[in-house]
Amino acid sequence: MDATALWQRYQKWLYFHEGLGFYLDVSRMGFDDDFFEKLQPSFDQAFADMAELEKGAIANPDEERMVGHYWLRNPDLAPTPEVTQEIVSNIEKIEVFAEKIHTGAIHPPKAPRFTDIISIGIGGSALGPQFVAQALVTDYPPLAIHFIDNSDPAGIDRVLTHLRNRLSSTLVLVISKSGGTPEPRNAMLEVKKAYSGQNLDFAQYAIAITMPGSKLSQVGESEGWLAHFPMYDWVGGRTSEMSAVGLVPAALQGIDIGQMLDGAKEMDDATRVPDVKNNPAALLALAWHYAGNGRGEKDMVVLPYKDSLLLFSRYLQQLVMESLGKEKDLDGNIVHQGIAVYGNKGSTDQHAYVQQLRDGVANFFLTFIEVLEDRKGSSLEVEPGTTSGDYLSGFLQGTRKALYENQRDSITVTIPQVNPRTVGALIALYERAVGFYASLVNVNAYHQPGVEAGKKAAAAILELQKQAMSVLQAEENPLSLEEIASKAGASEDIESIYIILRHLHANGRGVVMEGNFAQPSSLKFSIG
Ligand SMILES: O=P(O)(O)OC[C@H]1O[C@H](O)[C@H](O)[C@@H](O)[C@@H]1O
Repeated sequence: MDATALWQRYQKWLYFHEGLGFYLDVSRMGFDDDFFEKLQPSFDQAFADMAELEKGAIANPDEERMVGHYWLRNPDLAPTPEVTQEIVSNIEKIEVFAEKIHTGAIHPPKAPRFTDIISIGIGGSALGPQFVAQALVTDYPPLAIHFIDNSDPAGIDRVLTHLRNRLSSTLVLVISKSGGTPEPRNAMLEVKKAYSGQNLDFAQYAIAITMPGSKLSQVGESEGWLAHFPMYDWVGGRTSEMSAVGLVPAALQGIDIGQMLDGAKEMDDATRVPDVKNNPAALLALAWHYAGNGRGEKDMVVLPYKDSLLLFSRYLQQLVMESLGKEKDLDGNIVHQGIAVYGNKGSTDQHAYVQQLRDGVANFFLTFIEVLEDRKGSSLEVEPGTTSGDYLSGFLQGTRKALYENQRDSITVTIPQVNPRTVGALIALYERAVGFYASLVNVNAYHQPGVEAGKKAAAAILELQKQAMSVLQAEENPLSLEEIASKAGASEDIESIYIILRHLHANGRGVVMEGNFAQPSSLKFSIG
């Protein structure tokens, strides 16, 4: 396409939202009008599905759940007045609580103010809060946040060591929708021990964010924790940033949650328009469908040219891949759907893997995220008439152009600045785009059956560890792996038993391992 035709195409497809100052450019995705026409009936269905979902239909059929994240920023949409009221009063409760923490009206037993937050949670109970903290926290927030999002003892130690002199003024958020996920449970117990180690009463620092009645909620209630904020059954973990999961940590850090909700609501309004060309989420879904033939054949590389948006691709990884990565479609056919997402930031990544994107295997499409405002205040001219921000902007355009010349497609999302409204809008945009795309390819975007398999297998391994240890404890003499497996009645699990015992040995857990380490079958194990 020559320059004039490309400029025409750019203008034909450019979407602009005045209220948000938001632009979307899909002109560098190679679809034509025929493709657009062909998908129109599927989009009509997607718009209809979305309207039903917003009205409270059971949009997650396997789990028999409503899907209500859109109500969080527009409570009047909720299907009953009770739900509307619950959403409104919980937002108020969060704002009042954050205010009391900031003023010191609620303070730790031995200090006038809380200074820090440890936020414990994983998946949807961590990625949104991490992204939002990185994007929006100011230089001197009222409370500094630290995340524990794993069951990694060394990772937990790192956070606790860093905070050892401020633990007495550190709030602990324990976030888990289900309240039964092992990683946050383990981290909570480890953190609790650190508090006891300093003679601090953990309950006076701990806040539970979970579904009422969950295991976590029961622990919090019985121990009399400082506060509880409910998570709703009808909000999925990966779309929970605008529920207490995201709003509590954001409000505590002094981030304007009202603005975040407003930005999301405004984007929701824009993405409710049943007209693909005038609906930015539908345009994204169209572009994704084109890029990967509706089969996820191309990966989505997300490159925000702004450091504060670094974690957006990681946030989107869960939103997109857990929602779309499905074995079966809604009719039960095996489809193995999904779209892989990765990326960090530009221009940094231009000095890492963009070489492959330009010249190597063409198995991706790019999403550039451009932020118009370089910084607050004026900029140094690093060369006459040129600032660092001009360079960043030039790098984005240059990469977009160089990729296009090599038939690598890209989308460009442009926002005026990174602020609570635009971040709320970005989250809402992608939530809706994922919902539309799921309708186009006929998958349930709101369940995650595959995750269960790994969880069950892990539970079985921990059970096997107990069996193997009781076999060893009952024996005087060293045993081979074969003997341990057979005595445990688990001969088929010999490899797992080996890995379990090697791990226990490496951690000084009382397991002696002797023999040729390069030949597991030669090893003898005993309790030392
Ligand atoms: O918030 P939780 O219930 O602890 O769940 C945390 C995460 O766990 C699971 O693995 C799910 O697949 C995720 O969707 C969820 O966000």
